[in-house]
Amino acid sequence: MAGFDVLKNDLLLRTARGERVERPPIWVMRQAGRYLPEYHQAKGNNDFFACCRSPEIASTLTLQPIDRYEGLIDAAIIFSDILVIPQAMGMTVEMLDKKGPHFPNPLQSPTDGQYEQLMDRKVDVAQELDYVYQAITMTRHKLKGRVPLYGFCGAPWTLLCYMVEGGGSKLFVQVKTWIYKYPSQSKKLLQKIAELCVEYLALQVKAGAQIVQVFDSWAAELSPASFKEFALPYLRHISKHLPPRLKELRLESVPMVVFAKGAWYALDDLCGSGYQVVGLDWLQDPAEAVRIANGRVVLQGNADPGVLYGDKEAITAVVQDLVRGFAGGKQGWIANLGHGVTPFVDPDNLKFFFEEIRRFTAGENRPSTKV
Ligand SMILES: Cc1c2[nH]c(c1CCC(=O)O)Cc1[nH]c(c(CCC(=O)O)c1C)Cc1[nH]c(c(CCC(=O)O)c1C)Cc1[nH]c(c(C)c1CCC(=O)O)C2
Repeated sequence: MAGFDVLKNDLLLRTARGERVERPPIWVMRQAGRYLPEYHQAKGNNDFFACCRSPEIASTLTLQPIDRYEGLIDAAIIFSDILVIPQAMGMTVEMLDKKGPHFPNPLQSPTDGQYEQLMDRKVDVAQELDYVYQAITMTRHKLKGRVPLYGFCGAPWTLLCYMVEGGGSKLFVQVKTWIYKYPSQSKKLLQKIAELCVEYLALQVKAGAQIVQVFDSWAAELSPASFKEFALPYLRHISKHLPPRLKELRLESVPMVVFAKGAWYALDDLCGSGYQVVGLDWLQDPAEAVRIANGRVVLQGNADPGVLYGDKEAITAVVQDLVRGFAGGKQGWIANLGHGVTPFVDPDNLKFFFEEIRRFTAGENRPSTKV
């Protein structure tokens, strides 16, 4: 990509490609966010989605953890949200203080006009989400090659959940009604979302994203059989169609990461789903995951984010366990939490987490398995 500084720390990209590396790279999901005092300062009174839409603010927020933990983390992730796709599809999404995302008009039933309208509408992902690409390009310039930049999107199943539930949910009454009462209409919509995800990720790469992650945050709501029917095919659609789309755009391929939270039951399938990296949440035992993956993919994860509420002894113990579980870092491993950093975490505890990963993976603990 013309005009960007040469990447000085390519450890994470080499790891994601399955190469031998000197130590496992580290970053954490939601590393830019509410636990950081500088996040609140830069966000000010701006609405959450207004921050996403401002390339200046979004790039500033993206860089905050990189500056704060300079030299300790090996990747940035663009500040945005998975719900920008439903917005691009014409749905209104608000971020309510302390409550999370809210759709004032969620999809009701495939038998009403709203579904037809949504399915018929042609979505111009290039135009609708131009602000994300601008934020990515600006962030790449500001990063000056310090670390690579992740782009991301929500997975079709998780986005469907939000679009019909209208926000977070406990019982998932609406989305379960959709998939079990109207499976074919649900699948048509999932397919449409998957196609938008491909184009959206391709344009993020064009703008400067160097690795991409697909978040299937509600995978735990599905049974193994329903995951195979309503989530996996659409995750596969993305991993199958993104590389040729990049080729068409004359862009180099980038590593793809899938993070299906709670889908420990589907790890074997995920390892064969066309992604080079599989993210793990903390319900998964690392050693067991390494055994199942059997060198097919690089693994990313998976400390319980809750340990950051604990003291240093607790963090050290979790890191030691983690490093041991991932065979001392000898397998392809990207160190991370098992989900995003949560509010009220002391930023110094996260720093200590990073330092401990470094300490226990220094020296001869080198990932040595070629994937
Ligand atoms: C499910 C999901 C969403 N958004 C996202 C997911 C997938 C990851 C996951 O499973 O957590 C993805 C996301 N959201 C955000 C990022 C930024 C990049 C990063 O990881 O640092 C990423 C990668 C910023 C954010 N997205 C959100 C915030 C907090 C906004 C604020 O109150 O200031 C941030 C920094 C808001 C958000 N956005 C979403 C929810 C449920 C919430 C409310 C919960 C919460 O506040 O933690 C939807």
